[in-house]
Amino acid sequence: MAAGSTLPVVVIIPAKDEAARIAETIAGVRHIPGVEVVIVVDDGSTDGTARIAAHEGAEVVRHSRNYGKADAMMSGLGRVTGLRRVGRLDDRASVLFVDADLEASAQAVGALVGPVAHGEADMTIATLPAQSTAGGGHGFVVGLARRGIEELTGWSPAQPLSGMRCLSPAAIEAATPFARGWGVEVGMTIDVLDAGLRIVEVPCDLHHRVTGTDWRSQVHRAAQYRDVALAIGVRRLRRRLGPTASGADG
Ligand SMILES: O=c1ccn([C@@H]2O[C@H](COP(=O)(O)OP(=O)(O)O[C@H]3O[C@H](CO)[C@@H](O)[C@H](O)[C@H]3O)[C@@H](O)[C@H]2O)c(=O)[nH]1
Ligand SMILES: O=C(O)[C@H](O)COP(=O)(O)O
Repeated sequence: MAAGSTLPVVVIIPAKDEAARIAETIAGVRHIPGVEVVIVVDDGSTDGTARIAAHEGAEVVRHSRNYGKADAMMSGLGRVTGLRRVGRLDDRASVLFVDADLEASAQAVGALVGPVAHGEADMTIATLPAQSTAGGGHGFVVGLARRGIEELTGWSPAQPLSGMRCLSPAAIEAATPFARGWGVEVGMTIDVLDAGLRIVEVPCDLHHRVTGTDWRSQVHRAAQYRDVALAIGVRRLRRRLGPTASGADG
């Protein structure tokens, strides 16, 4: 936590087959001041992700099969509610979502906490520097996401898909339930702004596994495109139908 602040932070790490990286990522976030609990949601991994996370002292939530990133994040929030109920977590704790593949650089997400803890923002989003390995994207998903957010809120984020985010309890309430799968970041950005809350992008020196050019990467991008388009489409529809449609899924 930033100097002078005493508010606690709970970290949620959604993880699918991250055995090679999860230990270093957990160690990285433990360096962040204020972090009281680290929750790893093993989203149906077929490797040793859950075992390693437990060994590193994380609270581990396991999905018996793969449900996708957004559901892993929702399961993490379920555990947050449970920890609050048994008095292991302060009601005012901020929630810090961190991808599992950041390894030691995960420590740098600590920069997201200060503005939320000090009430300068309700949600902060990490922006990443250029990565050492070039990605294989053409900006289709990023462009779709940015244009959709701008159309519905007037705000144009630099990195609309970045998943490293710190949310106040008010922002969590505004952002849930999350849009499905890879639409989660775009959905929460629109929903948090719709609630009249403030979002700030914060540069963080993070390094992750970039999506490449092989067929698997292209299938991944197609799924991202589909989920982002759905999150935007549902919110566009809600806008047209008015507040009665606010319970629509997605
Ligand atoms: O079914 C899945 C797939 C992935 N993950 C985890 O989700 C995180 C992000 O997945 P990753 O494979 O690294 O996706 P990227 O395409 O690199 O993700 C970028 O784009 C996503 C949105 O499309 C954001 O959620 C990410 O934060 C952003 O780094 C990682 O911790 C994964 O282990 C799950 O929990 N369940
Ligand atoms: O590689 C990426 O950055 C993501 O998969 C998004 O792909 P894009 O570059 O086609 O938007």
